[in-house]
Amino acid sequence: MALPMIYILNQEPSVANHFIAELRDIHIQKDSLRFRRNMERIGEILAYKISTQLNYVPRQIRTSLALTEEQTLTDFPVLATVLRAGLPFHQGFLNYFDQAGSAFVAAYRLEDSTEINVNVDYLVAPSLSGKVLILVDPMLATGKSLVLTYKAMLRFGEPRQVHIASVIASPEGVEYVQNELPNVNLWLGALDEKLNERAYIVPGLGDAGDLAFGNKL
Ligand SMILES: O=P(O)(O)OC[C@H]1O[C@H](OP(=O)(O)OP(=O)(O)O)[C@H](O)[C@@H]1O
Ligand SMILES: O=c1cc[nH]c(=O)[nH]1
Ligand SMILES: [Mg+2]
Repeated sequence: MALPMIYILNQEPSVANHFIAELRDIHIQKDSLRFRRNMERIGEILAYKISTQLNYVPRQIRTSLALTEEQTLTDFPVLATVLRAGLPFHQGFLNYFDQAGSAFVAAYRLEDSTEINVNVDYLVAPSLSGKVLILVDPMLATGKSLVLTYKAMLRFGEPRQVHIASVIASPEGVEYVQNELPNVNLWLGALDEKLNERAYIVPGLGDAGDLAFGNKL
């Protein structure tokens, strides 16, 4: 697969579509434990898909019967997550990339009548120099949270390869990210129809942070 690229999970039939359907369903969404677990499951599946693009080295393994060789991942990526909604999705990535370093960003959307602005308040990360960086955020709406997060993270070094993973994206957000970050690979659960006037994704699933962790005051 040539990089940079865009991959959309629900364009092929798999059990992942069942998980995405449950994430969207207003009745099943009431079960926040199931909502978080489905976010995590999509994280696990996209982590597996991204893992097909990473580098492996052969390693000799001794079983109880013989020596054998397997291709093993030595170059663990750095996983960067946008709080809060990103947490269960991040956990899914961490389940597969278990030795990855993690970065956390507190970014939230400030809504007013005309536009969405994003505040990036808190940022902690390991060195990104020469690393594969996977930015994970379940909702790619306007794309501003992810683009500002990426730009803010560059103070920790220049990654050699960057992937963005989202569960649901809007066409407007994808276009914005591709214009601002042309070398970034996109891995999506679903690419939806549009943004509404409040910059929510339609059909989308609603407010991912609230569904995972409860309504804000
Ligand atoms: O593409 P954008 O228009 O920037 O919107 C996407 C952002 O919105 C959500 O977070 P939100 O601001 O709702 O915070 P939360 O996780 O605390 O709910 C989501 O997790 C993204 O970070
Ligand atoms: O549709 C959207 C847009 C931003 N954040 C969400 O949680 N949902
Ligand atoms: Mg939210």
